[in-house]
Order: sequence, then structure tokens, then C-alpha cells
Amino acid sequence: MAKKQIRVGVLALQGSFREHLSHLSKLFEELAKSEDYSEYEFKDVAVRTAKDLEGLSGIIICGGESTTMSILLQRKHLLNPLRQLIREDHLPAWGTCCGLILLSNRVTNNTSLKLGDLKYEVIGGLDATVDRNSFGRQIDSFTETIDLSGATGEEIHDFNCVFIRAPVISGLGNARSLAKIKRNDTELIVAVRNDTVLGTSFHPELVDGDYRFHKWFIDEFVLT
Ligand SMILES: NC(=O)CC[C@H](N)C(=O)O
Repeated sequence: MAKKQIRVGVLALQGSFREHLSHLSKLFEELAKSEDYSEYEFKDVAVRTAKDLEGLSGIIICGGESTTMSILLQRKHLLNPLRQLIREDHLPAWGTCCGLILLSNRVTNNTSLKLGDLKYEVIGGLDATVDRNSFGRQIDSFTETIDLSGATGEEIHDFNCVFIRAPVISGLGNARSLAKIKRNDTELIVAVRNDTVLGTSFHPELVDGDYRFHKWFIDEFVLT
């Protein structure tokens, strides 16, 4: 019987797209050996043009710099196709850090930006507000081990979460919180989801050899 083709795209304009593609391809090598996934044939796809979006079952928007990425999305004519796919057609999507910002409906701390004739535009899809650069400057980047087992229902008790000039989810509409960290006695939301869109302030693609979070995205969002 022909296998079901599962193509997972990674927006590859700027930022940590190579790391996501490498995580996916290694994960897919593992899944190809597993009886549980024998009905599927997986492929990771670098998305650079609107044509690359054809036939995708899911998409990842990587870490990077959201102002730059917003400009590139507009110049490459990818912003509107992605809005259509993610917001109207409910293509499963996951954004890490900059990707979370671009997938949120509301962004704060982005007002002083002059972009020539362009505006700071996001894709949206997550009914949440994110505050950019919420932990301060690049030098204030940090790693924290978080128990993601409650959030994912998987054995991800200790996940190495890398925060680089990360945003925080400062308001929730219909999206729901998945994970929090504590800073100065305040709980901050760092992962959020709705039915088809997932956002994390941290970067699972930067954790070498750990594909558990990527696997959960495939199982929970792409294959359901
Ligand atoms: N690591 C990241 O993706 C950083 C995001 C970046 N600070 C922004 O606002 O776009």
C-alpha cells in the first residue's frame, strides 16, 4: 500500500532553520525504523518560496530576528500565503522564539521600528500577546531545565530550554499556556498552544541530539 506522504516545512529565510531541518531529518530517520509509523513517509522541506508550501502537512517558523523575518516574508510574498494556510486552512504550525512572535496575534515592544515603506507585520494564528525581548539583551540569554511532561503528556521531565533574547507570552486569548518559568517570584508563560498552532519562547532545535519536542509536535499537531 502507498505510504501517506508527510511533508513538514521549515521557513528558511533567516535564523535557526538549518537546526530545525537537521532535527527533523534525524527524527524522521528514527521514525522510519518504527513499526508505529510504517504507514507514513516523512520529508523535511526548506521553505523559501510560496511554491515550497504546496502539499505541506505542517510548518515550523524558526528562531531568528522577527523584524528581519517580517521584512523577508513580505519581500518574498510569503506573508499572505502563510496567513491563509495557518489562520484560515489551519495548517499545523510551530514557532520557536522569533517564530512564536510571528505566530502571535498581538506583539508588544515592536513599536519604534522604522522599516522604510514596510510595516512590522506578523503571520498570526495564536490568540495570544507576546512581549519581545522580555528578558533583556542578548547577554541575558540563559538555559533552564523545565519539566514538559505535563504539557506534552510525554516523558519529557527534564528538557533543556534555551532562551536567547526571548519573548514572553504576556496575555492569553483563546490560546492556552503549556509551560511557565519563575523569575523574581513571577511566573512567566514560555509555551502556548491552540488546536493547530504551537509557540515556544525557547529553542528545542538548539538542543543537540534531543528530538523529543519535535516528535511531540509531529504526533500531536501534524499527524492528528
Ligand atoms: N532567539 C530569537 O528568536 C530572538 C527573537 C528576537 N529577539 C526578536 O524579537 O525577533
